[in-house]
Amino acid sequence: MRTPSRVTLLGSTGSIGTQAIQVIEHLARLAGTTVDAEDAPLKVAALSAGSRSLELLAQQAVLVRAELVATSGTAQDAQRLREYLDAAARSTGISGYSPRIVWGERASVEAAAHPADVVLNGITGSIGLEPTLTALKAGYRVALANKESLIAGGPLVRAAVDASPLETPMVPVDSEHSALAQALTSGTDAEIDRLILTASGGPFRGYTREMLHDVTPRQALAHPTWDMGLVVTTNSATMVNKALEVLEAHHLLGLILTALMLRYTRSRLCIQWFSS
Ligand SMILES: NC(=O)C1=CN([C@@H]2O[C@H](COP(=O)(O)OP(=O)(O)OC[C@H]3O[C@@H](n4cnc5c(N)ncnc54)[C@H](OP(=O)(O)O)[C@@H]3O)[C@@H](O)[C@H]2O)C=CC1
Ligand SMILES: CC(=O)[C@@H](O)[C@H](O)COP(=O)(O)O
Repeated sequence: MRTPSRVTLLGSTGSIGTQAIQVIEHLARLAGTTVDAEDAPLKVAALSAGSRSLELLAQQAVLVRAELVATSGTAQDAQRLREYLDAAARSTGISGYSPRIVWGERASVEAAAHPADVVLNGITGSIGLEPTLTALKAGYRVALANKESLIAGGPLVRAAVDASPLETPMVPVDSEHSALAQALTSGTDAEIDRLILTASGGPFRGYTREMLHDVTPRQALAHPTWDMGLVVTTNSATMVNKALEVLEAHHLLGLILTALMLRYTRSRLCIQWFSS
C-alpha cells in the first residue's frame, strides 16, 4: 500500500477549502476507497477555519477524520465545535472519533505546525501569513491560495522557501499563477519573452465611470466566471485583485517586473509582463 500524503486544510470552510475536500473525496473514489480509509491517497491531518461556519467545520472533520480541528474563535466557539462534532459523528453512526480542538487567534498557526506533507492555505487575508511561514519552516510543502501571505510578507515567505529542505516548497493555487508556474516548468528562462496575467475584468468590465456610480454590492458579488469568497470577489470587481496578483507573481516566481502593459483583448484584459 502506498503511504498516503498527509494534507492540512487551512480555511477549510471557504471556497478554496470546500473545493479541496471535494478533490480529496474525488481522488479517494478514483482509488476505489473513501477519505476516512487507511488506504485513501490523501489523509487530512488538520482543518482550520474562522468561527462563522462551525457546524460545517465539524461535518468536514467527521467526514475526513481530521486529527486536529482549529477555530479562530473563542473558548465558547470551541465548546460549540465539540458539540457539533459529537452531533455529526452521531448522525453518521461514527463512534470513538474525538479530534484535538484548538481555538483562538493562533489556532491556524497550530494547525499549520501539525505534522503534514502539504499545507493548503485557503485563509483570506494577511492573517494567513504566519501559518504559511510556520508550515514552510516545519519543512512542509505549502499549496498557497492565500495571496495575502505574499502581498504582506513576500520577502519573509521567500526566505522561508529558500531555507526549506524541499525541492518544491511552495506551489501556487491562485489559478493564473498556477498556470504560469506550470508553463515555466518547461523550457529555459532564456526562452521566456513575456508572461501574461489574464484578468476577467469582473462584473463591471466595460462600465464607464458614470455607470459605476450606481452599482450595488450585490452586483459586485456577481462575478462573471468564478464562485469565490466575498473578499476576492469584491477585489476582482474593483480590479484590486489583479494588482495584488501582479505583486503575488513577482514574489512567487522571482521575476523582476520591468514593464507592464494593460491591454484588452476581445475576451480578457491581459497584463503583459516583460521580464528582464
Ligand atoms: N476562491 C477562489 O476561487 C480563489 C481564492 N483565492 C484566494 O484564496 C484565499 C481564500 O479565498 P476563498 O476561499 O475565496 O475565501 P472564503 O472567504 O470563501 O474562505 C475563507 C476561509 O478562511 C477562514 N478564515 C477566516 N478568518 C480566519 C482566521 N482568522 N483564521 C483562520 N481561518 C479564517 C474562513 O472561515 P469561516 O468560514 O469561519 O469564516 C474560511 O474557511 C484568499 O486569499 C483568496 O484571494 C485565490 C484564487 C481563487
Ligand atoms: C479563480 C482565481 O484564481 C481568481 O484569482 C480569479 O482569477 C479572479 O479573476 P479576476 O480578478 O480576473 O476576476
